[in-house]
Amino acid sequence: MGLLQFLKSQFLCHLIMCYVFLVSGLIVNLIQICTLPLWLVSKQLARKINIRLAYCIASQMVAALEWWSGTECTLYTDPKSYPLYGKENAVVILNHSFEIDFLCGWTFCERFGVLGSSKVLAKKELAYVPVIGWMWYFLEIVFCKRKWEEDRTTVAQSLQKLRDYPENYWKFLLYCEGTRFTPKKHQFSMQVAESKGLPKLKYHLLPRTKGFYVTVQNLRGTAAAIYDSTLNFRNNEVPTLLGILNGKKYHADLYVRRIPLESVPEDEAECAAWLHKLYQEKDGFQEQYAQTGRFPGPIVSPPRRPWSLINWLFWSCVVLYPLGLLIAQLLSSGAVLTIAAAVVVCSAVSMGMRWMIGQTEIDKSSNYGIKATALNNN
Ligand SMILES: CC/C=C\C/C=C\C/C=C\C/C=C\C/C=C\C/C=C\CCC(=O)SCCNC(=O)CCNC(=O)[C@H](O)C(C)(C)COP(=O)(O)OP(=O)(O)OC[C@H]1O[C@@H](n2cnc3c(N)ncnc32)[C@H](O)[C@@H]1OP(=O)(O)O
Ligand SMILES: CCCCCCCC/C=C\CCCCCCCC(=O)OC[C@@H](O)COP(=O)(O)O
Repeated sequence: MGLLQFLKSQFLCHLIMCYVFLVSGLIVNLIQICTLPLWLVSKQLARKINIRLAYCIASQMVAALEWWSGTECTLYTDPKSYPLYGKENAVVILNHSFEIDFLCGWTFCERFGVLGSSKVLAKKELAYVPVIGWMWYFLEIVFCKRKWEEDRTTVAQSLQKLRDYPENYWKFLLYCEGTRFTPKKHQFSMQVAESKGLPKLKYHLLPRTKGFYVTVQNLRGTAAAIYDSTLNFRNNEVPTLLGILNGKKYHADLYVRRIPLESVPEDEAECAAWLHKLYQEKDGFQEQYAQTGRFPGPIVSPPRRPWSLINWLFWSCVVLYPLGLLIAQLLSSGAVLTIAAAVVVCSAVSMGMRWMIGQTEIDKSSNYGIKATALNNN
């Protein structure tokens, strides 16, 4: 192990990174609150400012992936579609099997210059996660309770609000599986597939079709295409956020197919059947990946950009300098009680950060999709 790799695995380094992320994130959250009056005066300006502010937070995690862990992200796609990425609005469909799949999605958004404005249909619980969840509130992220009776109106309303979004280069991410893949959830969802007479999937959960239908209906005329994206990692790697913090390098492969939105049927039942067929195709791509170690089509990879690293260094300087002064002052004062209080605060912060990282861990995943009611729905 080299010196750099040794440093990357040290808890103190992780603590410093988490401190920079948390404190800069809270500063950004505070500035976002200050933009509230601006929404009344100029909604579009407030949105543009919030896109830049969101970039300050999200790109730190992207920098950790790209520059700290050195993870490589390879894109398999049609070279004719490639020039359109980042230049049009799109609904992205992604498999939900990895703890850092959202981060790989962000990395591609960063490389196509749409990180700050990217959107997702997220479970409501994430809205309460400090920094990221609070930032999403100002980005008009669409939240769902995964209770259709409530979501059918709220999700449609939130999507309608996005129709006049000023930066027309955003991507709307939809994890149609609705929850992360686990063997148990897979078993349940394949029972549902069987009861509906649908072919079984090997690598995906059965997609939920209602959110997709509502999204497509509400974004017709605004989003130009569906980006059907299938993600996997080389050598059966199981990537984690803690692995990234430890400087572990992964290799992500993403296969993206651009499908014009007009080709998605308008009728709800036909739209649902279209999505089920799409997931059967996605399953085929994963099978090919398992057999050959690659997705179909040529590789057209966008390079990483320096901005995420520059942003990270900027915020590190802003928040580490006062911390350095504070520590020096504390130590020179020799006040045992104050030092003890500082240690308690540090421990609380590191426990809080561990809880936030826990949100990404699959073994802490929700019970959605394995409840007894799942089958009773049919
Ligand atoms: C070039 C570059 C390209 C790409 C770059 C890639 C990506 C980057 C893009 C953007 C990045 C942006 C941001 C990313 C950042 C962070 C993201 C982080 C995380 C957030 C993710 C989440 O929170 S995922 C969870 C929330 N999302 C969803 O759930 C979406 C999918 N769900 C739905 O659509 C649902 O329909 C719903 C939520 C709208 C409503 O759910 P509900 O459960 O109430 O109703 P359903 O209709 O779905 O359920 C009943 C029907 O389902 C059947 N059923 C029952 N049990 C099961 C089961 N176990 N499995 C499957 N199906 C089941 C049941 O029979 C009912 O069937 P019907 O026939 O009646 O429909
Ligand atoms: C710069 C270094 C920064 C290091 C510290 C980073 C700390 C970041 C902490 C938290 C980030 C929270 C991001 C939350 C995104 C989680 C996305 C996710 O995967 O949600 C799961 C959801 O889809 C389905 O949930 P279930 O499977 O049903 O349960």
